[in-house]
Amino acid sequence: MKRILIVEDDTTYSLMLKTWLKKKEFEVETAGNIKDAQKILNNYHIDLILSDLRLPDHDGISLLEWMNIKKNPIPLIIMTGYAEIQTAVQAMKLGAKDYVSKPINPDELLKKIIEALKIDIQQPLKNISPKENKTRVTIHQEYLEGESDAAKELYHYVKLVAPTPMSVLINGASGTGKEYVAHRIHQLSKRSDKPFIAIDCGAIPKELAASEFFGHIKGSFTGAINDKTGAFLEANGGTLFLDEIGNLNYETQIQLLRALQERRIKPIGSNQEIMVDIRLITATNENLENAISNGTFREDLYHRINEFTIRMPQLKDRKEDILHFANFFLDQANQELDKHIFGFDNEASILLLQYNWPGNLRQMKNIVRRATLLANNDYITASELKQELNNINEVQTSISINDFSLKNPNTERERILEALKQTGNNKSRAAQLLNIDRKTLYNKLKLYHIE
Ligand SMILES: Nc1ncnc2c1ncn2[C@@H]1O[C@H](COP(=O)(O)OP(=O)(O)OP(=O)(O)O)[C@@H](O)[C@H]1O
Repeated sequence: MKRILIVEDDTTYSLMLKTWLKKKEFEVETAGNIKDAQKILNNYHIDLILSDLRLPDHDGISLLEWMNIKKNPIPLIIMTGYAEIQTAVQAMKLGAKDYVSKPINPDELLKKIIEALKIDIQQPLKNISPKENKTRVTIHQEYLEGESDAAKELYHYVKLVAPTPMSVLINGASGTGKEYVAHRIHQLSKRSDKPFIAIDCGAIPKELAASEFFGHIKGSFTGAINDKTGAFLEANGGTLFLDEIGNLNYETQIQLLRALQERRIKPIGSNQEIMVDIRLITATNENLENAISNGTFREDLYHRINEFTIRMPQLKDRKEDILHFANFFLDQANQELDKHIFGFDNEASILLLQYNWPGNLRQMKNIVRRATLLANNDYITASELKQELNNINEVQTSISINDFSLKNPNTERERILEALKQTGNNKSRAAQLLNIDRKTLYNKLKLYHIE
């Protein structure tokens, strides 16, 4: 069992955190000041420290310095008020593993704890040097689900259908993550240890489609200079993902339907039929029912591929996920570009939340990547984003960015409602946007009778 030391002078808060961590099966020690923390560190084996920044005798940074001198580099996560983030950044330069801003979001904290402990197991932090430890935790997490209602519904369906043999049709606008979801279904299926083969039907020339799917024998047509294994055989035992299925020509649709019904294929130029066992997932951003009415898509194939439909939400309809995805893509860009940007400042966060993302996740990933490259300081600011969001008119500026904080009592209620709307009712983030702490926000919600 891992043992965590909480260094926090607010005893109620410390107790609350302790109870919560114990429920998560950690052993917990607590100290109300740096002196007591040092005593505990001298007497116990501690795996991780969660420390407040401001403490009665010294600050969390002095604990880091003390540990560095003692060459006892235990991972330390700073807990800090939003206004103190710059100091938290300084703490990270001195070797803090990460920081969380108060009010603490339990899911975020747990994730950071797990990451900090995992990193420590893999590579003990010996000879810690401030420079090496400058970035925040950058474990490469490939996949983010999100927390919005739309995301919850999406992954509810994904988890429901994944273990079944059903064919799934994923329907959604460009860049919403259809291929990612297809891959996720494969990962969660009984075929996860078998291949996942993705084919973009929109990119295959009409005359080569059959060969792409079923393969060919050398010399079977001009240009067939070698034997080719088709996608069906490559995916045998696993999952075949056909993207942009609506782009297949009619003839290939017939061949595809036959292969799916008979579960066998014949490579071009071969007489031999081969049994195949694939799970089919398809995706489209078209309305295939319209294509059926227009006579460009076969209805029988449609029913065969559409045993279960998943509809991808647009990014603008996943407000609570926007900042999560932005930070996720920032982590990826930091790794790729060897930058050390910590996050988005307040104005930039508001811009991200207000933009309507016509190109969905793909667009956000590209924009965050470029903004990461442009950023000169610790945070991406609105100015870097504005350079990238060239169709900035799409930002619905119902409230101008500078007006967000609660300066004017006459408009406070309106601002709070807007902040809650922008953050999908996430109170911690709304409080951050309004530049107040969560407790103050709760008081104001009561005051203005906001449910
Ligand atoms: N859940 C996710 N977690 C992390 N990154 C994601 C996720 N979903 C999508 N992405 C990122 O967004 C980009 C677009 O995703 P994807 O290619 O799956 O979209 P798509 O809907 O298939 O797009 P298109 O219709 O244009 O083919 C990917 O490059 C991927 O990096």
